[in-house]
Amino acid sequence: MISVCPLVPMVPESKRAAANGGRVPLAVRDKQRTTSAFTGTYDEGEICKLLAMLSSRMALRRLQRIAVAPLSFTSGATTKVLRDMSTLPRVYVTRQIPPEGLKILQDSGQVQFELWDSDDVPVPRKELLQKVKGVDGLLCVLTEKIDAELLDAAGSNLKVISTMSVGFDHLSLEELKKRGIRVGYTPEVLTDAVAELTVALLLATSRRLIEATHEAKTGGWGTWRTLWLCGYELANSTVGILGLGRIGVAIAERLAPFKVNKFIYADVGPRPELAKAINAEYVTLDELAKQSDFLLVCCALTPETKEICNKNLFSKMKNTSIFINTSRGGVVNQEDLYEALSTGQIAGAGLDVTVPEPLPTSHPLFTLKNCVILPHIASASYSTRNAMSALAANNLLLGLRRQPMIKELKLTLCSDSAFLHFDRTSADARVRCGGREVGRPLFISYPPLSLRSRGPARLEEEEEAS
Ligand SMILES: O=C(O)[C@H](O)CO
Repeated sequence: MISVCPLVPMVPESKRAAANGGRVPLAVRDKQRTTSAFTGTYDEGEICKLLAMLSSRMALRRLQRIAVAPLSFTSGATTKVLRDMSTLPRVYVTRQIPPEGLKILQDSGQVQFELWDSDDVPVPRKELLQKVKGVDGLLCVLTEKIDAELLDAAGSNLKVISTMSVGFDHLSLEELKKRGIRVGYTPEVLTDAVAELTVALLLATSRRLIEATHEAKTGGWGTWRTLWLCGYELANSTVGILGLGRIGVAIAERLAPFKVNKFIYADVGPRPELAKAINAEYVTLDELAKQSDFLLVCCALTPETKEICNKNLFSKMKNTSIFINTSRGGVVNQEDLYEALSTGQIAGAGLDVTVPEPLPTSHPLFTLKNCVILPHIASASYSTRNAMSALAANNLLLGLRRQPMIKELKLTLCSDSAFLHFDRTSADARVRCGGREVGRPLFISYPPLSLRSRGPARLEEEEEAS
């Protein structure tokens, strides 16, 4: 339910509003948990922007589950504004993030922050290690490795890390958990953008659009020819998804109108709730390779999924198949992919992600006509990047207030040292540790292959509970 009208009575004390310069305290609450999920003070324009940001299809779905309610500032946000800046928590922002997030930080009156003021070059590691000394919070992007060295350099004040990404393979989760540092990330807001780009990349690869424009521009376009630049079509095809999560579902929803015959998926276990939405069949990884005309990689990069797409997988694929990766480059063994593409083992590949990034222009994959390479732009739409930046900023502020973040990685360290991480939005499975249910595995946009476990922890499939 979207409750907009209560915004007016939500100016509860004119004095407080006046002290806030006409700004209105606003909280979006998770109805079930009755915890604040989104808090801050906003003026009319910002509320409009906030609502606009939230009006994407995915966000609307989320909003159906949350309510807007007055915020009670137990910690006194208005007084924070008046407080001497130097007493505010210190935050380092590792990139010039899109304006919505920066504005949220600036206007919060809750933090003092320093920014690496460039989007073109990442902050040099040496500078980063210097800048994080003594900070309370860190807002980073996926180019920064957050490991023991960095956490040591930051010191014990550091309590919150917020990454402007859904991927978290740049974070040493074990180190973070050990140190009790909370982690925010940005799933969901990028689902539509990533799904759109994946479809675009798939079509560009399968219908050879890059080759075609090159031929047209460089004089290769002779007479109309019967088999020249022919590719493979989606109609009547089987589309396979490796790692079925929100993004996989969103891609399948977009591909279905192209008259795909069948969707199949492989994962650590069946995900009936998600699969139902797209009528997808659960298969083994081998079957996924064998049956897919289009194989889409949507799983997170974890130790378990590292180079899961290798010689073994490619050798089982049809030589008419198209391989698409918009998750992380590390999921693919690039030498094996090169081999599969150059020998005609598979027909083509579309990659939005590589190892390393940027991929050197001299890399052999760039020599192949049947390989389309994009510079990691799946989530790169203005609205999505702004939404990611806003979510990352809000996660950070909420974390620093010791409140639940809007999107937080739940890190759990079992007493028997099994290490697992969770997200409350996961659906079809539970994780048990030493016979005790300790939560659900982390299913984000690139799910549940992201489950990591050691020792006795294990994944148990169960019916969706709620
Ligand atoms: O992890 C992420 O958020 C994406 O890869 C950025 O597009």
